[in-house]
Amino acid sequence: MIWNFTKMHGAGNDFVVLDGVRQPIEMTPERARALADRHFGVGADQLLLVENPSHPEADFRYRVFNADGSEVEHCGNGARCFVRFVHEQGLSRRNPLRAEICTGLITLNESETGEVTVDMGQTRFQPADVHFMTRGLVNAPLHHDTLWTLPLPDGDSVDISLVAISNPHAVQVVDNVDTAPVATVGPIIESHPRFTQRINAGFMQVVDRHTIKLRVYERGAGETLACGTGACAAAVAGIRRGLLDSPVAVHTRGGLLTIAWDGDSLQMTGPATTVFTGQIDIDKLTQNYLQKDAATP
Ligand SMILES: N[C@H](CCC[C@H](N)C(=O)O)C(=O)O
Repeated sequence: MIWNFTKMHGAGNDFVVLDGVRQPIEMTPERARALADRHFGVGADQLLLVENPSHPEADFRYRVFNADGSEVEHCGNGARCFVRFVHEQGLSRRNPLRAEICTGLITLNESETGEVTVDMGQTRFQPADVHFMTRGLVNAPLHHDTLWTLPLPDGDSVDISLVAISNPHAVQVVDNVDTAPVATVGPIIESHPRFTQRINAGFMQVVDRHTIKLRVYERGAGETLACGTGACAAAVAGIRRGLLDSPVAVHTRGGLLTIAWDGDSLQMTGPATTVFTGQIDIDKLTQNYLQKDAATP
């Protein structure tokens, strides 16, 4: 079966975007992994699938799949690309647009400058909201924040803020993002046994009360050049810890995201870029990809 696709990125976090409204798209973990593979497929951090909604007030349903094939709750950079895709493809001219995600509706607005602002929906802070097992843990002594001391396998530990932007985030403050142990501690946190659905691991450097630098080791994708929900989680965690004031400029390796949070409404603003369009025989691609595994000794 031939699928039309569009390659896009939001601040360097890259996506394969599929129109499931005008073409029959049945996504599976194997197909997602094959499309996302940077050698055997198109290559992407995530796949975005646009479908007709089931929610009566939504314009479209918006589904997100990580490069490892897992379907997840939300993708901030992807949401900006989603609204650009819908407008560019002529699926709708409505602006702002309402998208249905697993936890409800989000509103997306594309400005004349091409930047997109997304109302990111609900933000929660309890361990259950990020599927975190707390039995036997000692909460860190920081007030008005769900800051937990997470023991690491090497006997060390790290203080993390837990934030759910529909998807789960564990955010820590570091002195310098460029020397932070993202490649080593990131995967340990991502797949830590106390996070029963894994988690996105954020490393935030506070520059001033309105500016941070951020790197994120993403669940199901590894370190990305930017993470939209991660930028939201870091800004919100910093504001709740009394380190930051809204709005927060979040400098990622792929570009600048701006986060505004008043304790209720959470708004993210940033770029969305279309790189190229293409067609792919999804069955042939997936078969070749799976044979790759068989060929690997
Ligand atoms: N890896 C994330 C999904 C993509 C989020 C990120 N790309 C963003 O822009 O928010 C998760 O498993 O929850």
